[in-house]
Amino acid sequence: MKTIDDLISEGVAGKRVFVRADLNVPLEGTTITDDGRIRAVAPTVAKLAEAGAKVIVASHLGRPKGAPDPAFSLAPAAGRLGELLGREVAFATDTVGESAQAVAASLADGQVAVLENLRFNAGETSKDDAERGAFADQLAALADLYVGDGFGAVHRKHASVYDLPKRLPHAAGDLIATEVGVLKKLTEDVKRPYAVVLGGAKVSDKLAVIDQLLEKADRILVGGGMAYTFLKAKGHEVGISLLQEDQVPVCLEYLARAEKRGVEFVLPVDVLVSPEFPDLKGKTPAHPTVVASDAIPADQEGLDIGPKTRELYAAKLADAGTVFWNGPMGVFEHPDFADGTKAVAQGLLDSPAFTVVGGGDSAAAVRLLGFDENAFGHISTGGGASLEYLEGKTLPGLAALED
Ligand SMILES: Nc1ncnc2c1ncn2[C@@H]1O[C@H](COP(=O)(O)OP(=O)(O)O)[C@@H](O)[C@H]1O
Ligand SMILES: O=C(OP(=O)(O)O)[C@H](O)COP(=O)(O)O
Repeated sequence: MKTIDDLISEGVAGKRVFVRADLNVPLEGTTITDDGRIRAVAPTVAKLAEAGAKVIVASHLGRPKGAPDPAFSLAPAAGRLGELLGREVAFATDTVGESAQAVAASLADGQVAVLENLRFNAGETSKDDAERGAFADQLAALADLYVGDGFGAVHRKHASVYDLPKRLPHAAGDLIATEVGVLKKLTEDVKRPYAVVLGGAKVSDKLAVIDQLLEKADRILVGGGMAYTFLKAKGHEVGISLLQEDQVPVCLEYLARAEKRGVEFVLPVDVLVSPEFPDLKGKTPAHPTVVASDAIPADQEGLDIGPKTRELYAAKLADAGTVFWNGPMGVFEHPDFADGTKAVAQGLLDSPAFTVVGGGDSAAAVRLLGFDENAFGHISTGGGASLEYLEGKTLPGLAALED
């Protein structure tokens, strides 16, 4: 893979460089609650700007439905990037329209602009090659060179990640280079027992990853929204908890395969439940109840792992050689459901294992819950991306940079 240093030595001054970043940060309204992903890519942007490039930064945020939606605007992220760089950052109020074209045309050497959310355009995530390609053509018209540095999105076959680098001379940014360097080590030289902790809310994406992890890990601990499809597969009632009903047979097959292969597959023994999803804005107390994981009432939602599970998971991490963790154990954004995530973070710190935490929300959780991010082996900006990398899959966004 070509690096940005290669690109800079070939000359970027006066050139418009499109940087595909992952600025998908957690927001409360327009307030960024954790700016880790912006901090992670800022050095790449600064390096290019200092070399005289006209830098056009683009990203997705959340999962809008292919049309503009102010709740998913990148304007707050653009503002924060400007603060971190200590320079003015222009903002285009669209992605490939009049505003983007005007901003791209008016940039002076060394200036930086951020485009509006790529996913406001249906072409970005389309499964249709022609529709994605047409959007990539419009993006390509804005720039001369492409730098891929949105590690959190390299597992997506999206226009800005996969199709655009095929249309412009390209290189990998410093964040992608660092992330791949650490994760590569984890695939080549893994100290055992190798424990993987999975949680979070992107259940269908992450269930698929278990297929390969069953061949690689010694222990798989499941919490967060993921756990309930497994509990259902074991024949338990899960009330109104997050459930991927169509994946129940897949979970059953995973449980059977884990047993056959001698992989320890650990599920919550107790959970915190509440009759409704908590108020994440006002943080009104939710007064959760602890119930055994085989006794979730029909009208309740599982929102965190319970105290016995916290102890169990900490014990399973205590003698691990390597731990990869993606996905919070509960709705950590509310203090009543943060203890499971805290216990796993503490379990990682207390373990002698090499620890990697991956994922936008997992990394944010570690910082927001007051842990020192430097105490972990590596905090990755990508959850799904690192999981798929560890699976040994070809990631579209990396393959496109290698071409
Ligand atoms: N039991 C649960 N029910 C619903 N949502 C959950 C549950 N446990 C965790 N979550 C939510 O999962 C989200 C993070 O999931 P995900 O995006 O998959 O993680 P990451 O960004 O680290 O890859 C958090 O916002 C958290 O509130
Ligand atoms: O947050 C992200 O992934 P992650 O939750 O797996 O870390 C990335 O920004 C990718 O977002 P997506 O899962 O909506 O494609």
